[in-house]
Amino acid sequence: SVKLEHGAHRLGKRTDKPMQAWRNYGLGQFIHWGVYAIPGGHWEGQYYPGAAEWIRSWKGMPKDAYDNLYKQFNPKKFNAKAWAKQAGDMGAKYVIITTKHHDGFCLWPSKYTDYTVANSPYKKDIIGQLVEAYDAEGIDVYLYFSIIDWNHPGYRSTLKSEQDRKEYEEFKKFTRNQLVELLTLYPSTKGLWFDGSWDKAWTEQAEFADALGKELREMIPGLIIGSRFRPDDNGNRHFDTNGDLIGDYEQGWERKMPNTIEDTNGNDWDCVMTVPENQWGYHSDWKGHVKTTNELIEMLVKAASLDGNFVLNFGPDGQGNIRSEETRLAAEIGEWMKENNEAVYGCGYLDWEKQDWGYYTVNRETGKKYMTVFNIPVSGALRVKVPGKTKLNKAYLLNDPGASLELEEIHRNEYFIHYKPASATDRPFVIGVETTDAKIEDGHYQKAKT
Ligand SMILES: Cc1ccc([C@@H]2N[C@@H](C)[C@@H](O)[C@H]2O)cc1
Repeated sequence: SVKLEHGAHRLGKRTDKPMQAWRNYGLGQFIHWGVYAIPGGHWEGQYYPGAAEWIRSWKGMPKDAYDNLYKQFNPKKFNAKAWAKQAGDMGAKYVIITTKHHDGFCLWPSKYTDYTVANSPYKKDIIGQLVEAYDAEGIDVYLYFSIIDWNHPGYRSTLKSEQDRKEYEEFKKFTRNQLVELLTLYPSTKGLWFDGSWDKAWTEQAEFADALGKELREMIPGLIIGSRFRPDDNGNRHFDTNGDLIGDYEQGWERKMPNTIEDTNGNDWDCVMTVPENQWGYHSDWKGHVKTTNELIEMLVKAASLDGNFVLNFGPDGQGNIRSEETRLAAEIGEWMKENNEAVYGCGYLDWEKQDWGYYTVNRETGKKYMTVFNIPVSGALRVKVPGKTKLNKAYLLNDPGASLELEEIHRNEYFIHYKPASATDRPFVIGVETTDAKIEDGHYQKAKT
């Protein structure tokens, strides 16, 4: 490997308490909210086909018209406690909130720019209200921060001239000041979720970004920062020149998921996911496929089965309402989580051969194993292949632990669990399984001599 000053500073998974808590979240909520929620994907009767929070970049949206929208920002329906309660009822254990998206509008009263909620008709600190409400709900708060800031005069995507470099130095100071300001104002923050760090200008700032990361981590012990924040000596983000993860977990799974444990490179990771195909901010007219409750529950369980967290995005509208589609999803996911969260919270990858009926998860503390079934085989026979000397002793419905399901040993290490729901079920269900591991090497269990 090559010598790097600003590559990965730590190899392997963090094992400290804050990171163990992060690893065990299972389900998170993303909130994308800002002045882009006012146009909601339309301008002067034109439909913007892109992601609503990117409407400023659209040729159909005059820049000065967008940049004056904040003068209308007055979300009278905003109720931080209601949002936090809804997220708690859904079963979210953490929330990632946009403090500032690429447009540069700050949902907190930053003293480093006038382009903030303090100078809107709404005036009040939105981030402060959300941090307080989610903390009170017992949901850990993470702050999304976009390095890209189209509003700041010193922002550049590339550095082409000495003037660019001079102005970018101001931008770097501004960026550092805002991040220190956020952690000072909201010290209960557990981590920062960076975005908009792909610009070449930023990926040339290895030394600055490394120092900034160290400064921020010193402000809040245990602070969690993913792989999207800083470049290494050669401009590589996520993985440094030696292929080592830069940051505490991999942030490469945006609107997509790994399919195997190998895809995760053995790293912690989160998947951030939109309800429509590609809308983070509020778009009043969702087109195309809108994910169903069952699709989202499958993604959630699949993430846990591969040692990741699943973060579902909500895009409140310009008045501060959570739209009806998201409210319904939150309620239905919450209903399922109330009954089945034991198979998700604190659970991760079990190295049993994946089967078509769904996903295995195992609780990291208790070792309890779960099968979440999404595809009931017409045979009603759920195949289970166990490794090594493992013996399957019992299978039971999570919501009926007293009644054992019928087990058939097909041959060594392979079983059928014979089960078909009596009535048609329209939701996945969880089967708990109990095993004994007759492992010769650990000496506790000796295979009977025959
Ligand atoms: C090409 C592209 C740029 C930025 C994004 C931002 N990352 C997501 C988490 C949203 O914030 C989206 O605006 C998505 C795609």
